[in-house]
Amino acid sequence: MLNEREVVFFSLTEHPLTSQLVELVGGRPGEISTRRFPDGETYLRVMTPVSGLHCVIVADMTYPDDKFLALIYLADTLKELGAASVGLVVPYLPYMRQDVRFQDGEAVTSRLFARLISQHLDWLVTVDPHLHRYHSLDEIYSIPSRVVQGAPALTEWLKGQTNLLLVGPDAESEQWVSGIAALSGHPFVIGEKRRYGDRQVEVSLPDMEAFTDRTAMVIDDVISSGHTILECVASLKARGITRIQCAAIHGIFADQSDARLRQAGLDALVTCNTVVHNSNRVNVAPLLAPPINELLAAMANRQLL
Ligand SMILES: O=P(O)(O)OC[C@H]1O[C@H](OP(=O)(O)OP(=O)(O)O)[C@H](O)[C@@H]1O
Repeated sequence: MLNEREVVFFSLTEHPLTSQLVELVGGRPGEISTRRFPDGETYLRVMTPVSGLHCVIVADMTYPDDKFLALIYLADTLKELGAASVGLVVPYLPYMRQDVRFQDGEAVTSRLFARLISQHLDWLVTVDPHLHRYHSLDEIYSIPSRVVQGAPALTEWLKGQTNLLLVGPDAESEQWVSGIAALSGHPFVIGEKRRYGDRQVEVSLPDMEAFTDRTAMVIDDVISSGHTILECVASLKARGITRIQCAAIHGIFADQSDARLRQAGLDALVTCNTVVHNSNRVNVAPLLAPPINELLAAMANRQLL
């Protein structure tokens, strides 16, 4: 571990993970001052001396287009002010879903976003990025990256529950659902999802007559518009399952979808604290600290070379 005085943590926007990481990794909080000029441009000032120090930016990058320039300004300013390295802890990594040119002429934004981040930061740590057609972040990020898995922590939370049926909405969710099933001993089913648009999906679930006395726990990596989970809830109800809960790694809840999920009859909604929300029950800070330490040590070694 680096000497405490050598690491400074900055929050791009307030995130409770920052103070926890300061404690767990060792270091001190840095201060920035930022605001918008009347014409919408960003003002940013680094208030903490950083010359020769290793900097870590903790950034909630949901709605990334609102924050991206400020992130780049902060990273570049820290380097101009003499920071030895600038890393990024991005608990929810955005722009991972457009991983292919589905139609001619589309921007493959996952790759473009990764290229831009890699040009301005030295390393990256995140939680369960939406790896569908990519197998690893190394395929698109040219900086060292580490991925933390939220599923084992979700499993800990689920362990106290009995008589559950785990439900994955689509083939991609099987990686999380089967892992949680193996650790918790609950049975699971996987559905088939067809996506017709940003807010249009269809989920068909297999027959589950044998499980109607159980509480269904729908598990997914991310809830955005909420339509995937809403479809699951409708499908489960149609199969006679009355107690339905949901656990996800990242809860973005665009379009106030959390309220619609509750109205639809979800009994409980649980997320990791990657995106701040009142459903946060699983703390990922202890999972993030070891890879951050590892990358900070690598940066310190690089300095010595
Ligand atoms: O809340 P929603 O707006 O429904 O979005 C969330 C869903 O979308 C993602 O998969 P996606 O359908 O993008 O499939 P992919 O695995 O093909 O990328 C994700 O895995 C969720 O299942």
